[in-house]
Amino acid sequence: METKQIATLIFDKISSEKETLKKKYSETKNGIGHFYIDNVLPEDLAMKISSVFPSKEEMVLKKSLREYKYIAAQMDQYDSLLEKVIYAFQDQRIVDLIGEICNTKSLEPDENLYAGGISLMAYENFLNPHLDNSHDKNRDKWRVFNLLYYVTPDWDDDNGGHLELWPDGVEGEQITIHSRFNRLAIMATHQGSWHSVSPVTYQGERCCVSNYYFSETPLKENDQFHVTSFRARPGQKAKDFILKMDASLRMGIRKVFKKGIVENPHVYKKDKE
Ligand SMILES: O=C(O)CCC(=O)C(=O)O
Ligand SMILES: [Fe+2]
Repeated sequence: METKQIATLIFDKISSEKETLKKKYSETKNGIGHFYIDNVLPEDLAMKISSVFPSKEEMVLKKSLREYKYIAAQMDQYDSLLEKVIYAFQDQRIVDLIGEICNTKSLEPDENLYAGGISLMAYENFLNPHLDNSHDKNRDKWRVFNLLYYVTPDWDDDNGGHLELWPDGVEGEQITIHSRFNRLAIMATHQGSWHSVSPVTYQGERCCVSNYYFSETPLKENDQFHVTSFRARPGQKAKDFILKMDASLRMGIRKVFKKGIVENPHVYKKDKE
């Protein structure tokens, strides 16, 4: 199946729930606007996507106090179905539809997969509460939406590895979006969109296809440039102290060197010379 056909399936599914999703987004948008759609693709196609996911050994390990997970963006190294699915979510019809649901104009997908692509989280992997980098690779557009499509069959609610939103910060109440099979979660990203993935407590692999949408304008009036900033989970005081220092140091560097001092390797390089 080709990218366009996959996109048509996704588009039709989201369209069929448009009115409900608009309502969900507007009810949540004062905190972290979000909604999710189940059974996004026909089950056999979603199963196929899961079956062609690379093993964690073929992906890039990210392991620090901030996170412990596997990612990949260099999509020509993997089964071509994965690349097609990623880019299906970038189809203009879908981008416009999400814009309509969220009442946000001029959304743009990210062809370079800056921080997008695929991810895999295995036993004991985690992603601590964080704010995503506010901008794109060249720091000229604002990151405004995350699209996270989960494809592990039978991923049980008891397995951990769920998306968590913290609209009142990590000291506040948390909203859990379970990363169930064939579910697409969409969340707004802005100055207050703290989110995390709970530790995986099961000997299995939680697989996700991710896309980020950008815009010329930020979602919230008071949004300011920020680097990806991490916190610890509630109760982990020492770790929290280190992560706060880490974010402010990196933010300090970015005030002097606009694009950072090392290039973020997490992009899809299409012209390999
Ligand atoms: O995997 C997820 O559900 C969230 C991923 C995420 O927040 C990120 O990669 O920045
Ligand atoms: Fe994130």
